[in-house]
Amino acid sequence: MNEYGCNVCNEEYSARDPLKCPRVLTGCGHTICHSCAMTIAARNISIFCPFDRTTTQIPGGDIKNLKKNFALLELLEKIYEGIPDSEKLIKIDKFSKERLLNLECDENSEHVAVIYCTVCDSNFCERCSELSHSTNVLSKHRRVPLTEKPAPVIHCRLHSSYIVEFVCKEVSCDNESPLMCLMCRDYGRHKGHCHVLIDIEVEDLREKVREHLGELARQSDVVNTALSNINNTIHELSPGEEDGSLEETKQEVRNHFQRLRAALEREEADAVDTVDRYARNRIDNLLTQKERLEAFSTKIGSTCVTLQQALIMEKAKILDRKDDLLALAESTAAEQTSVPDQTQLSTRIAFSFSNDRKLHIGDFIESRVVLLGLDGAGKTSIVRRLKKVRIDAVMAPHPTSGFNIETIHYKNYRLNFWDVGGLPKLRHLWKHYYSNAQAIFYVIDGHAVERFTEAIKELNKVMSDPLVGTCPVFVGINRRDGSALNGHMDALLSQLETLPFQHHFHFCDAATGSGIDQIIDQITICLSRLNGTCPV
Ligand SMILES: Nc1nc2c(ncn2[C@@H]2O[C@H](COP(=O)(O)OP(=O)(O)OP(=O)(O)O)[C@@H](O)[C@H]2O)c(=O)[nH]1
Ligand SMILES: [Mg+2]
Repeated sequence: MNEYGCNVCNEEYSARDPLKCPRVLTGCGHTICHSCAMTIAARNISIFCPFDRTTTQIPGGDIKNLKKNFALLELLEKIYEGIPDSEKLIKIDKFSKERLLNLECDENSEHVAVIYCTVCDSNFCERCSELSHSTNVLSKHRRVPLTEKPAPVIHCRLHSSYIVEFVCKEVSCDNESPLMCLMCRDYGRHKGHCHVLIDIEVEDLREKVREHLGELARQSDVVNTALSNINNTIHELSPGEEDGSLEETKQEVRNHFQRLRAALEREEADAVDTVDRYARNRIDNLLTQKERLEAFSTKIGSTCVTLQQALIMEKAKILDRKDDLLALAESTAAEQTSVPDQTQLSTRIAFSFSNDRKLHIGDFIESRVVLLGLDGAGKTSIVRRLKKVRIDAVMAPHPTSGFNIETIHYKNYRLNFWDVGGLPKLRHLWKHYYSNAQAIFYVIDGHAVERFTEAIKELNKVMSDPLVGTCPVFVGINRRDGSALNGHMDALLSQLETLPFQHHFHFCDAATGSGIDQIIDQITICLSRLNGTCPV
């Protein structure tokens, strides 16, 4: 085994020959030469150590990135310094050309052959050449560098005592082999054929092969660069690579959420602070009110005491103080006191959030809901039901001639219901009502089977109007009071489904009130989602 050689190919390490540079397998610490590392690397990604099978990742997919064994290189350098100048060239370059041939040693196929034995007719690496020719007799074999191996002589197959010297170039020649000797040329099957010297032909061919090799080497460079780039990209995108682009991106994403969380925490603190300030203001107001009421209470108390004392005064005295007493009683009674009502003392703090996640405390959120639908569909009846007015099913129809507004409070919403008349002559006015609406509540009379088509047509007109925009549309099928018209209802529902706009439909009954609260609930939920507010 070579003292300073690679334990795989047995060739000496070199600080000057890049292929013999000692590379450290960082997974286990063993050292092998650069060219062996290239040979045994698995797809340029990793190397299994030939001594202990430990895996070493190839950084960036390039063997050049494997650490050099600098201790060994320094040692080699010192040895090299100690070699006489005359031997240095030999030491460095002795068989570099032969190595380029990359032929196997006939003794050990893992070694690269550099020497040819003219007697054994075999190729050897330096070490195997020495070992196999160590006896007295064999050491006399003539051995030459592989590049000086004598070219083999080819004998003509037809005239075995003649050697092949020419190659036939006759286009129409149909002989089995283009190789010809003197006999073939002058007397044989190639007689009169155009021909060239075999060496010229071979050199021509070699030149072409060299050109191809050059082209392939350029292609190989391109492919290797591409492979190296792919490996770098894979490396960057692989999980766990601290400096990889995947980790960088993940970190940026984490930072983004970190910032969001920090912003959210600040907003939360602001919102909680707003609630605190609101409560403090209310307490301050109540304290002022309390102070005023306490002063008034004291005044009432002292007036009462004075008046009670007057009751037991002697007649002359009470008459004497008549004016004072009455004036005191009247002035105390006349004092204006505002006593807080129940809503002012409510401890419930209504709040909502706007789109920018800001907290708003106090007032109800005002929203306009426009009720539309054919005349007699039950709009006014629904609004009356919302206002908790009893609906008499046999009440004579009373068409709305313009519109009515009714307000109800639901959760943190003040909903203004615009009940618009549905008579045909009024329908062209609908757009003036829904243009500023936050929601549209379209009522269909569930019993008016003969008017379903008309109702859907009007609904379609409303929903196609650009003024409606993103305003949510709720369809209430009214009069679901038990006498269901199932067949017709299915037809109505399928007509509703064919509408090319998004809407929400529900069943309700103005006479019994069923389903109406649910629709109002859905409207406020939908408004909250659109406003970015939260129903309390
Ligand atoms: N049985 C029953 N009758 C209802 C119901 N809803 C409405 N009605 C009756 O239907 C008739 C018309 O109802 P309205 O509420 O006035 O209809 P409208 O949609 O306001 O009609 P216009 O104002 O003309 O657009 C009235 O006689 C109501 O009593 C219901 O759910 N059940
Ligand atoms: Mg009406």
